[in-house]
Amino acid sequence: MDWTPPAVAPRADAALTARLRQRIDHLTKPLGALGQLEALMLQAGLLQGRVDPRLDAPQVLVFAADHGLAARGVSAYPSDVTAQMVENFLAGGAAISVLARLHGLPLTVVDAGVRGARAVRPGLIVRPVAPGGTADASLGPAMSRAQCVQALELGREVVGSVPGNALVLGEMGIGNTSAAALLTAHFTGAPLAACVGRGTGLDDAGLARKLEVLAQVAQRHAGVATPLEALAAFGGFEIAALAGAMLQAAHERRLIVVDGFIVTAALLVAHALRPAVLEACVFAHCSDEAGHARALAHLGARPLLALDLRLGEGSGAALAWPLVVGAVALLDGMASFDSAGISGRDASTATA
Ligand SMILES: Cc1cc2ncn([C@H]3O[C@H](COP(=O)(O)O)[C@@H](O)[C@H]3O)c2cc1C
Ligand SMILES: O=C(O)c1cccnc1
Repeated sequence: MDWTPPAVAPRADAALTARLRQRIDHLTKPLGALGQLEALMLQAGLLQGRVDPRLDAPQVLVFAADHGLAARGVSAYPSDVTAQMVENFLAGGAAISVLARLHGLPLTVVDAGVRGARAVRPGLIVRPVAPGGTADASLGPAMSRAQCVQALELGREVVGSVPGNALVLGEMGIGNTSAAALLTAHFTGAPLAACVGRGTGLDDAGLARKLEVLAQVAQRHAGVATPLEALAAFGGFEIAALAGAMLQAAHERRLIVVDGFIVTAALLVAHALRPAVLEACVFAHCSDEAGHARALAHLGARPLLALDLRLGEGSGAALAWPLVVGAVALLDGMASFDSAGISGRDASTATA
């Protein structure tokens, strides 16, 4: 498939790493006492190429699309809910709407292929790759090669159209835990059964049916070879757009706050194309959806939170956002031992 991802070069800057480490270690706290937030400070500094990273105009982007596979009864809710939730996002009543408002983050919803027509409004980008969503992946590829490239490019363009240097990414699309499960099994090599979960809340019989359908889909597309072939086979448009968005964001060295299972599935695709995309990614949480832990382990990711969330929309990423803000603010605002006149480690008791 012809698509060249934007360049995302790994940046190993030993001098900057040493300067950041020095700065973090001299803040007025016991060595290492801010735990994972110290790793976040280091990551933000390396990403931005400076010892005093800043968060400028952070944005929430929610990519939405429908899935043909939903017709096979793989979700507890009907596809209509995707369009209804897009309206709810815009009306301010969804979980992500509340959290974005709480944190003062502008929310942009991207219709990448939600069923039904909708008017462009503030906060809504309408660029459906196909107006009815993806095709049923149990009958053939969810999308054509051209559609796959179009969705990837859509994600890149959306990122290019919003300001700032940090993105909180989310998704909406009934049936998309199925696409995410298929992608996770494909990219991690984990058994499909370990990647398939209850999504919006299937009961035991529903879960068994979902696994049966997804096993057929995986079987049908067993020959897919490249990352983009897998993406096109399993879908969806919002996942492909998210992969494009993450690659563009990493290319521009913007910080990406990764939400749950579905956003991480999109990252598996982006990572397969440009492994250094991970340098831009902060992992918000480990979702309750089976398969997310597998995807995180494959990426070597250590998420900030574990709240048994299974919502999506970017809600987990928005909940973790204050931790990112906190880490950057602490790096910027805390005094150093020297500036505050506080005694450093006692050389007689320090061990390492
Ligand atoms: C009211 C409602 C709001 C949601 N917000 C996110 N999702 C989440 O559920 C869907 C994935 O689960 P499945 O694969 O089982 O369909 C996605 O749209 C996801 O974002 C929602 C689902 C519902 C029903
Ligand atoms: O973790 C997620 O992103 C998720 C889990 C269940 C349903 N929707 C989203």
